[in-house]
Order: sequence, then structure tokens, then C-alpha cells
Amino acid sequence: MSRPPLVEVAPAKLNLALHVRGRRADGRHDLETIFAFCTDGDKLTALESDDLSLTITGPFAAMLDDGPGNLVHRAASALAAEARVGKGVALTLEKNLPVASGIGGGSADAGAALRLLTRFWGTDPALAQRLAPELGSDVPACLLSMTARGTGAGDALELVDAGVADTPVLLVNPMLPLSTRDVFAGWDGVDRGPLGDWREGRNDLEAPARRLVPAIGEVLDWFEEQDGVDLARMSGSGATCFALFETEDARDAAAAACPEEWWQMASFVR
Ligand SMILES: C[C@@](CO)(OP(=O)(O)O)[C@H](O)COP(=O)(O)OP(=O)(O)OC[C@H]1O[C@@H](n2ccc(N)nc2=O)[C@H](O)[C@@H]1O
Ligand SMILES: Nc1ncnc2c1ncn2[C@@H]1O[C@H](COP(=O)(O)OP(=O)(O)O)[C@@H](O)[C@H]1O
Repeated sequence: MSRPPLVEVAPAKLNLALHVRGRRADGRHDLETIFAFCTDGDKLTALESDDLSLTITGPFAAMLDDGPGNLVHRAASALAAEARVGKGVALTLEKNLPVASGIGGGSADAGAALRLLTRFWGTDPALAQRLAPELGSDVPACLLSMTARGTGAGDALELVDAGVADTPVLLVNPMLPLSTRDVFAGWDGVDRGPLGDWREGRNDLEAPARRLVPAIGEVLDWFEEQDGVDLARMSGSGATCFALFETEDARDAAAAACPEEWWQMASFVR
């Protein structure tokens, strides 16, 4: 008898604050960030099969290649090789998050694939942890999908309580993709100081991202006009911005008023 499908959510990632502290020898940047995760995101399903396959469904499926370069494929192949198990699994990715948008879509999917296949194949969870940083700087945080402080390239993690669990959040993207690499390349090299209280912090990638996609400024200005916004900021390398709301009703009212040409997702912080 075949086994029932296993399902794993790939929660959207937020950088509550992101301080860029310097350039590293490996071409990446030293960061100080607070990662938080939403209750919603992409969805990954595993079904028994003889071979490894990936099918992509959902609103952003057309923007993604389902070939071996997909981070879900890469995570699955890497775990199978590391664990020395057969690669048999039919994966379906429901792609709800816009691609290249600062909320970790690909990294979240890779993290979800590692969690899902650790369960599906019964492999040692330490293997997934070991592979995560090789799949991307954000993948260790997404594997954890819990509020954490990230340092180093964003892959050295310490669990923290940011005090925002269950907060209503609205994510808005002006529907313009941004390359993480290009945004980091536009950072001016000025270290503006360490991250203490994240509420008093900033996103140092906002300025270079806004130079590439000025519509980010329109989204942040629009958030400022909404009632009940506690804090609004850009996430990651953009262009998605998020606002934390005082109440669910205020969040829903803003969602209802959001311009139609922008992508939006109403959720809660996990
Ligand atoms: C900016 C952040 C903040 O959480 O998120 P996103 O905007 O991607 O969501 C991350 O640091 C993105 O992590 P991730 O998307 O995994 O990046 P990677 O695949 O490792 O690297 C892609 C490119 O981003 C740049 N990069 C990434 C991480 C880092 N600490 N310094 C960098 O300079 C490098 O140019 C690198 O070649
Ligand atoms: N499963 C995936 N979902 C999204 N992007 C992916 C995936 N696999 C590979 N990629 C590639 O990773 C790049 C970064 O995408 P993504 O992780 O969504 O960005 P961000 O981290 O800024 O949200 C994209 O340009 C895309 O081509």
C-alpha cells in the first residue's frame, strides 16, 4: 500500500531589521538581522514515487523552472546523496510567494524540502542542518522557520523572542522582481552600526533596492497612510514590504484598500 502524502508549509520570511556591517572575503556581506516567519507561504507535498520529480502549481508557477536548478530539486538531491537513500519522491510545490522578492521564496522552499524529506525518508535531521548553508545564506534560517537573530552571512543563528508572535501582518510587493546580488552590489559600503532593538533598527538594503525599484517607496508611503500600522519596513533585498498591525481588522482594512496592481498577502507572524 502506498503511503499518504506528507505536506510542509514553506513560510514567508521577514527580516524585521537588516543591518549590513561589511563586505566579506567570500563576496557576500556580514549581516545582523532578525528573521521572523509568517503563518502562510508556499506549500510542498511529497508522494511516494520511484524517481525524483517536481511539479509546480499555484499563482507564480509560470515564473519558475522546475528543472534541476530549482532549489527544491537541489535540496532533495543533496539530501538523498548525503543520506545515501534512493531519490524516490514526487514533489509538488504550490508557489504562492512571488519569486526574487525578499521573502525567501526559494530559500523557504529549500528549507521546507529539507524538513519534509527528513520526515519522508526518515533521515537524520543533522544532515539537513549540515546541507542548509550550502543551498543559500538564508536556508538555515528557513529550515528553522522560527524567530532568530542572524549574524555572519545571515547563517549563524540564535533563537530570540522578538515579541511579535501572532501579530497581524500584511505583505505588499509592487510586482517588480529584484536580484539579491544586484541590491547588495548597490550597498554604499557604509557601516551604519550594530543591530540592538530591532524596532529602532533599519533595513540597510532599502536604499539600494529603492534606487533599482523606486516603487518600493510608493509601497512604504502607502503603508504610512493606513490606520493601525505599528511598523512598516522592506524585507530582505526587496521589493516586498511588510507592515505589522495593531489589530486584525486594521490589517484587513488595509488589505481591502491595497492597489490591485500590487501583490499582497495577509498573514500572521508565527
Ligand atoms: C538579503 C537576504 C536577507 O535575509 O534575503 P533575500 O532578499 O534573499 O530574501 C539574504 O541575505 C539573502 O540570502 P540568499 O537569498 O540565501 O542569498 P544567497 O543565495 O546565499 O546569495 C545570493 C547573492 O546575494 C549576495 N549576498 C547574500 C547573502 C549575504 N550575506 N551577502 C551577500 O552579498 C551575494 O551577492 C550572493 O551571491
Ligand atoms: N523554488 C524556488 N522558488 C523561488 N525561486 C527559486 C526557486 N528555486 C530557485 N529559485 C531561484 O532563486 C532566485 C531567488 O529567488 P527567491 O528565493 O524567491 O528570492 P528572495 O530570497 O529574494 O525572496 C530566483 O531568481 C529563482 O530563479
